[in-house]
Amino acid sequence: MRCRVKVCGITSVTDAAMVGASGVDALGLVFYPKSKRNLSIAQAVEICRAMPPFVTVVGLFLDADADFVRAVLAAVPLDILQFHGSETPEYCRQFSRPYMKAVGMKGLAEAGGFAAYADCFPDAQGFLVDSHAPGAAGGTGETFDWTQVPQDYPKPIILAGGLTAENVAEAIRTSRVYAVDVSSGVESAPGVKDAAKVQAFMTGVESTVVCS
Ligand SMILES: O=C(O)c1ccccc1N[C@@H]1O[C@H](COP(=O)(O)O)[C@@H](O)[C@H]1O
Repeated sequence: MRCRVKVCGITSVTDAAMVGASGVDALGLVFYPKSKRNLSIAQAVEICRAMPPFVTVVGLFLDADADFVRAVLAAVPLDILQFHGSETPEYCRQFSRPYMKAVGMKGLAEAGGFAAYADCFPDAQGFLVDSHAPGAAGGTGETFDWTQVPQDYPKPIILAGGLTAENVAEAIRTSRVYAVDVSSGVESAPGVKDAAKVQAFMTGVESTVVCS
C-alpha cells in the first residue's frame, strides 16, 4: 500500500477539484489569518461542496481562539482538525472532533523528545512532524533530517516540511511514515496549486510502492 497524501492550503474550488481528482487522500484548508493560504468560512464552505466523496477534509488552525474554531466547525464540514501551534491537550480535545497535532522537530530533542511530547495528547489520531522550531508557525517550505522521524510510535506519523516531487520518494523511504503532507512544494504561487507539480508529487509517492 502506498503512503497516504495530504495536500494542504487549498484556496479555490478549481484547485480543490484538480487536487481531489489527482488521487490524494486528504485536502487541507487553512484557517490562520497570517497565512497566504488563509480562507474565509464562506470560501471553505464553497470548496467543501466541490469535493468528491472519500477525500478527507482537514482544517488547519494555529493557536486560534476556541470560539473561532467552533464557528468554523458549525459551518464547514471538516473531517479532522490539524492543530499547528502550541495548543494544549485540553484545548485540542474540547471540540470533540478527531484531530492531529503538529509538532516542530527543531529543538524537540532538547525539549524531551517526540514521545514525551506526543504522549501528552492521548486522544490525538496522529502526529504531524514539521520542520519548524517549537513555538514557530510552520509551513515554511523547509525540510529537516528525516532520520529523526520517530519509528515505532504507536500512532500514525505524518511527515511535512519542504516536500516536493523531487524529494518525496527519498523522504518516504527514509522516514517510513504513514502519510506525507505538502503545501508550497506543489504550488506555482503562494496558495495556487500547480496540476503538473501535484501529478509529479503523486508519481514520486507511487514510486515507493514495493510489489511482492
Ligand atoms: O500552509 C500554511 O500556510 C501554513 C501556515 C502555518 C502553519 C502551517 C502551514 N501549513 C502546513 O505546514 C506544513 C509544511 O508546509 P510546506 O509543504 O513546507 O509548505 C504542512 O503541514 C502544511 O499543512
